[in-house]
Amino acid sequence: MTDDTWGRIRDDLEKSIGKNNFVTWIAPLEFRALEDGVARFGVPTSFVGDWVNRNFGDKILEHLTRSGVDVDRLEFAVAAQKPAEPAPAAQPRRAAAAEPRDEGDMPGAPLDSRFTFDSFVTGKPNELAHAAARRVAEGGPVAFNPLFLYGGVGLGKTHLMHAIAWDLLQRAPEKKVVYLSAEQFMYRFVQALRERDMMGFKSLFRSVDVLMVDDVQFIAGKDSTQEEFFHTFNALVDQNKQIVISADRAPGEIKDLEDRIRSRLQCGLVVDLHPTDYELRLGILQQKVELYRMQYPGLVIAGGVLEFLAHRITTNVRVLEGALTRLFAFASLVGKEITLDLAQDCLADILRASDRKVTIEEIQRKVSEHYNMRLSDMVGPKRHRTIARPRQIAMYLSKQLTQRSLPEIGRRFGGRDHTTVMHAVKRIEELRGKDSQIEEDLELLRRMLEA
Ligand SMILES: Nc1ncnc2c1ncn2[C@@H]1O[C@H](COP(=O)(O)OP(=O)(O)OP(=O)(O)O)[C@@H](O)[C@H]1O
Repeated sequence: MTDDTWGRIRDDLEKSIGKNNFVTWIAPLEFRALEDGVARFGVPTSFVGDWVNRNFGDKILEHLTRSGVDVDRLEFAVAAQKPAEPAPAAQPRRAAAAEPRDEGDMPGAPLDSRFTFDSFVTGKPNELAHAAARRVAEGGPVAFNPLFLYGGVGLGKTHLMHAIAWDLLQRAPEKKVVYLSAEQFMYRFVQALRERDMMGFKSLFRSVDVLMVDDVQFIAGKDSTQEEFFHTFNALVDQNKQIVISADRAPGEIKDLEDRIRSRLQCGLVVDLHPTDYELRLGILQQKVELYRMQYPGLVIAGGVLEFLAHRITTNVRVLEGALTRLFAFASLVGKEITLDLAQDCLADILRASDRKVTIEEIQRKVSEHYNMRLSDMVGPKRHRTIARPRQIAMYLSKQLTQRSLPEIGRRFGGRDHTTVMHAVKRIEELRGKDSQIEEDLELLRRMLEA
């Protein structure tokens, strides 16, 4: 098929699906090739590819066949992303090996051009992580090495790491900044073992200026990868090269991680990305709306819709973004204003899932697992501190995370009086301020329960 044929088919498609749909969905497609009955297209995002495939795939196939093109399947692939901003000088550079290597041997993963500091919305829950990331991105000697970022799913760890890389590269394009997941690190390591090229692996990773490893919990329990990671880590720290690590929990909470690695990770600055609060979620939604407006000019979003979403979707930012994308795609498809009713209809499944209520039984189960005690002791009479304190924590969490009244909570804890629950809540509130272990435990439990 020639570009001309595709041009004609595009015109036909425009007539049959309408100008709005055409501009939004078909115009961004870039015809690449026709091979063995498969027509391949480049798309700006995987979302556009999925949407076009689901909603217009049959129509495109029908038009292609009608024009005499021998095709039975369509394929959509995301075009290689270029950073919109900053300028080309800031293209991610990967570590250069001591000996010349081809592109395939570069260790870093590509950076997402959307994940910059400009697009990162800050609020109370992430301000410390953001400030630390900014500091690393400024370059120069940093008092903390490594920077260890941790937090629950979809709270912006990867976003911040990419932002550091973009910023560093914009300031100093000659820097070898490498970002990769712990899984990719392991893959590289295993590959080097298989190809008997450990020298190459070592020199590759030890020649970087900044190393960022995402989701480091992945290497827990993988002994030889941990060992190699430890050596790479030490070699870079010894040369004063900055390391940034992320994980889904604090170093002390990662099971099956060697002690020497754990203590190394704790040596730098460990910062937590807390679950989002209402203001941060609203800020993120407002920022995303600004961006969508450029893509879908003319779309109107009624007052109160963003506030409603920020209030109801509390799981994580990825879900929040997904909800907004779907809302805009749907509204642009049907050419309607985004009202509260439309949002409720269109996002019914997401809203239902976000409504998941934590139960007192779940709290009791998680807390007893966490403190290694029997579930029956939650409701039993034992008063020893090792049992009474976790029980108080469970009561406190029941008050915080459920709508249950104090007497109701008391009843569920083996028929205790509401004053006992009240005392537990007060006691834990006091301890939170004084005992950082309790504060950490509470945060972890809350995160697990709300996941
Ligand atoms: N503060 C924020 N401002 C703007 N966007 C955000 C913010 N926090 C998260 N996001 C967006 O939410 C999505 C998920 O973020 P990210 O991938 O960084 O999460 P993560 O913490 O690495 O999660 P995971 O543990 O699943 O890897 C991304 O699209 C990111 O841009």
